[in-house]
Parts: sequence; C-alpha cells; structure tokens
Amino acid sequence: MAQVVATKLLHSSFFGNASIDNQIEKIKLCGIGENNYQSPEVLRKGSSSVGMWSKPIVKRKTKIVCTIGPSTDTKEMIWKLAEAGMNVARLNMSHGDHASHQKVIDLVKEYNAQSKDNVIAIMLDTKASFGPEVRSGDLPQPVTLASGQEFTFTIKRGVGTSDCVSVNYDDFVNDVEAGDMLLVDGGMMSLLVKSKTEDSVKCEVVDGGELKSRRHLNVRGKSATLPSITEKDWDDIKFGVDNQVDFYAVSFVKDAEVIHELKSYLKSCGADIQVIPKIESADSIPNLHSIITASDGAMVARGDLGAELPIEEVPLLQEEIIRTCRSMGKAVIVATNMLESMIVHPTPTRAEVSDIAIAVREGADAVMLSGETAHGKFPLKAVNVMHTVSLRTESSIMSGGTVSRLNQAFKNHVSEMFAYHATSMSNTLGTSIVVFTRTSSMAVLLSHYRPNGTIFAFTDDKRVQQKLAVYQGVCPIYMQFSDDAEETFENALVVLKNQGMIKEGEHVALLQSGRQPIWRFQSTHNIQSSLHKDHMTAPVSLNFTIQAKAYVLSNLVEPSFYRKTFNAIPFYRLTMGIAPVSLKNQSIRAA
Ligand SMILES: Nc1ncnc2c1ncn2[C@@H]1O[C@H](COP(=O)(O)OP(=O)(O)OP(=O)(O)O)[C@@H](O)[C@H]1O
Ligand SMILES: CC(=O)C(=O)O
Repeated sequence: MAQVVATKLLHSSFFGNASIDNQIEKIKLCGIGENNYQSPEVLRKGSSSVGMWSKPIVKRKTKIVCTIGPSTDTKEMIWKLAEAGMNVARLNMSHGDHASHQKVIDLVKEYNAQSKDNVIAIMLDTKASFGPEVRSGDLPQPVTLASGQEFTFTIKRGVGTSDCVSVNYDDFVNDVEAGDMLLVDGGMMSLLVKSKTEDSVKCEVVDGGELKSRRHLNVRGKSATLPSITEKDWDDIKFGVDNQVDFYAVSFVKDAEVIHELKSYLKSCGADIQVIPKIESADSIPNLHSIITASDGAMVARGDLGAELPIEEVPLLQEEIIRTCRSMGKAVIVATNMLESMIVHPTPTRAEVSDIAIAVREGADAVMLSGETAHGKFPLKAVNVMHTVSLRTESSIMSGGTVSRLNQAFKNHVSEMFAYHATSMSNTLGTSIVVFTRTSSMAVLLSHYRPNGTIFAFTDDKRVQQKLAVYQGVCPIYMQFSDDAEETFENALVVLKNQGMIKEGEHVALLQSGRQPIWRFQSTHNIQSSLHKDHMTAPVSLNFTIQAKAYVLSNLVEPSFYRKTFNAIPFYRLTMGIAPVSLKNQSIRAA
C-alpha cells in the first residue's frame, strides 16, 4: 500500500502541477515547436516521457483514418502511411471501382501480414447510393460558374456542357422547389433554384467557382427523399463481406431502420463487420440516439452536415454526437476538412490545427483525412501533423488519478465496474494497461474510461485486433494464448519489451476479465500491477472479496471508500496486487 501512496504523490505532481521545465520537455518530446519532420518509427511508436518509476512510452491515443485515393494507392504509400500513423484505411465507394479498391485492400492485408507490431483496419464507405447522395455527372472538363449566370441541372443521362449537367438522382426535380438554395461540394458554390420543368432545374449562380465531375449537391435545409438500399449498395456491401473489411461507413442514415437492415444481412452471412453511420443528414438529428444505439459508433460527417443544416450548427452537433457516442461506449470519428489546406500546401492553417485539438479534447476516438490523403500533394505531412497535434493535445488532458464519472447506466455490469477500477488503478500508479481479450469487449470498455496509459490489448483473433484499431488509446496486438495464464502474461510482456513498447523498470497493470473468460473461473476477475523488473523487495498484495450486490453499490462510491468498505464481504474475488516480474528468469510471481 505504501507503494501505491508514494506513486500517487509523484503522479499528481507530474500531471497536476507540471513545472515549466516539464512542460517544455513534453513539448519537445511531442515534436511541436521544433518544426521538424519526425521519423516514421518515432511517430508511430511514440516518445518516451517522464513517468513513474521509469519512463513509459507515450503513444498517440487518438486514431487516424486516411482516405486512400490516387495520391496513396501504391504499395510504397500504404507502407509509408502506416508507418507515419494511419490506423484505418478508408475506401470511398463513390470513387474508383471494385478493381482499384481490391488492389488497396490486398496491399493493406499484405502490410498487416508482415507487420509485427502494427495493424491497419479497412473501412469501406458505402457512400455511392446508400442514402440520397446526389451528385452532378461527369464533365469533359471543369466548368467555371460566374455569379449571376444561369445554369441547369437535368435528370437526363450523359449531359455535361458549359451550361447544363446531369444529376444522378431521378427524384431531384421533385425534391427541389423554386427558391431553394442548391449547394455544390458542401457549399463551395451555391445556386438559387429559379424554375423547373419535367426533367430539369434552372438555377442562377449565387457563389460561383469551378464545377468538376461528380460533385455533391445538397438543398440547404432539406434531405432528399430516402431511397432504400440500392443494387449498387448491396454490390458494395457484398464486396466488403467477401473481402472481410472491418467497418462500413454508412452515408445519409436518417433512422435506425437501415442499420437494422444492414446488421441483419451481415448476421445472415456470418460477417463480423462494424457499422458506423455517417451523421450528415438533417433528418438524422432527431433520431441520433436510436441510430447510435443500433450501431457500433458514428462518424461526424461535417461536409454534408454543414450543407444540409446551417453551418454554425456543425460544431454544436459535433459535440453532441461525440458526447452521445461516449456515453454509450461507441467509437466516434470526426471527419472532413480537418487539414483541407494541406491538399495543396505543406503546412496547415492554425485554425485547422485547433480543429484537430478540439476533436481530441472532445473525446473523439479518431480523426479523419479525406482529400488530404486521397488526392492531396502532402499526404504524409498531413498524417504527421495529425499525429503531433493529437499527441500534444492528449498530453495536456491527462486526468491524473481520477477517472471521469461517465454515464451511470454504463457502469451497471461487473465488467464495466472492473474496467472502471482498473483505469483508476493504472492512473494512480501511472502505468500502461495490458489486457487479454478474445472478443474485444474489455479493451473497448477500458477505452471508454480513457485511462492515461496505453491499453495494450492482446488478442488471439486477427479480426478483433483490426476492429480495435479505431478505439482511442488501444494498441491492439495479435498473439497466441497458451492454456497457462501466467505464461501468457509473461509472453505478452516479452513482446512489449522486444517491440520497444515498454522498458525495464516500467510498471504495467495486467488485466484479464471481460464477457468471455479466458483463464478465470466464472465470476472471478483479476487486476494486478507488475513491476517490469525484479527490483521490488517487498511485494504488497491487496485482496478484496466482495459481494455481487456490492458491485452495484460501488457504482456510487469512490474507489478508496469501496476498498475499505467491502473488504470483508465474501463472494466475488477481486485481487489488486503488486507482483514482481523478472524478465531475466522469465517468470512472473504473483504476490
Ligand atoms: N478511390 C478514389 N479514386 C479516385 N479519386 C478518389 C478516390 N477516393 C477519393 N478520391 C478523390 O478524393 C476526393 C476526396 O475524397 P472524399 O472521400 O472526401 O470524397 P468526396 O466525394 O469529396 O466526399 P465524401 O467524403 O463526402 O464522399 C474525392 O472528391 C475524389 O476526388
Ligand atoms: C465524410 C463525409 O461524407 C462528409 O463529411 O460529408
């Protein structure tokens, strides 16, 4: 116990009252202010930082989603993006074809197969026609639209002239009225609807610009009539199932129905693919809660959201969507325009840097790059900026020993309680957490509580490893488990040490629990804190035996109170101990 108290003091003095010197040291470690391009190895693995007994590795917690396109669809670029910090590769089905996406999927799988300590998940964005994605048609060359000029959209196929272009949606003429404001490319250009005929909509250009092929069209304040899932969508979904992608990003979801439909299809074909609705439609906002409840997370798709709704609503909705996902323990991704200027410039605007920092502070699991990596000039620099800004921001929001009180409803299960207390313990001790999971559930729960240290999630299932790639703070690692828990713990520590993820003298909290027990008997859970070097002379062990009812009660009380109060009540067994580990003789001795 003396050890725990001592660490707590050290810990709070670092995170709570960091000296100017410490702050400057941290800033240097994060690379901000030095204006230097960091090596991919340092970028991905993280930097050493001041910690407790030793210096734990500080890894970036917020994940990075990169859209793959013409700038990045080669083996060389996929490798470089992965080493620079990409965690999820996104394929936008609105562009390219199955053959080009297949090539990227194969490259990502090739990367994963040869990588010892990194994994890239694949997200298929079923954008094409899942919802009312209205786009203008192909043009032989870009058309310049000047304010005041007349321009026509038609539902006739194959039209692409300087004053008229096709739209891909037959009900377009029915959905718009004279007086509506049409937004092109999320508002880059706007046109006022003047009149319509049976097959065409005549407009006057309000804000002009350069109209290119296949641009988004939105009507300000309106959602288009929702078509059901089309043939093209099913084709893309099947393509995703055949290729065992990890996530679907589903466009223009307006209610939970489409999610249920997709989930039941996936169940019928035995596909374990996470469904992430893109919140981008005005109609989705009243149904936010039910949509996210039915899904595995959500994406704040700010491009279309800011076109369908007044642009000033976007930051508020971003906050609300993140908060809703966080309260349910679901993954949330913030997308679009995050480093837009880096499509053509090598450095970001200060506003873009702040935008990333805000998403990180609000608690996003991941931030996304679109055109920046798909067709930009500086895709690697954009990932570099996202990495350093996220890491720096994260270092300023470490919570010390306390775990924020999250949605009460979330902490009503033993596993949730366990994740909560494991987080509290690792924060107090200033350690990383090593968790063993077959289903991902305990790693996801830990991520939900946002521990200060990295969550090293060991799994013996590659699908689970890939799925975990999007969750904040989780470093997923594939490893075969042995029948012997102690041997598996030991193997995991050796892997971490060999990969340079933990160091001699560093403490880690070992945790095994979750909905599918690995080595534990039903209803027993185990957290232990290990010293990663045989230099602790007097191991201290705290054993608590508590009642099932007590778990529910302890939701309401602070951990310290809970420790004192439930010490003597028998039933479940929760072990918190300090156990010395020696890497030299490869043995772990439980205290
Ligand atoms: N697979 C691809 N093949 C060719 N170009 C692509 C591909 N993916 C993306 N792009 C290009 O990168 C741009 C940005 O990608 P993004 O995924 O943001 O698509 P978008 O159509 O602009 O918008 P949204 O994200 O709403 O679908 C696209 O407009 C397109 O020009
Ligand atoms: C990502 C996306 O589709 C949007 O922002 O509209």
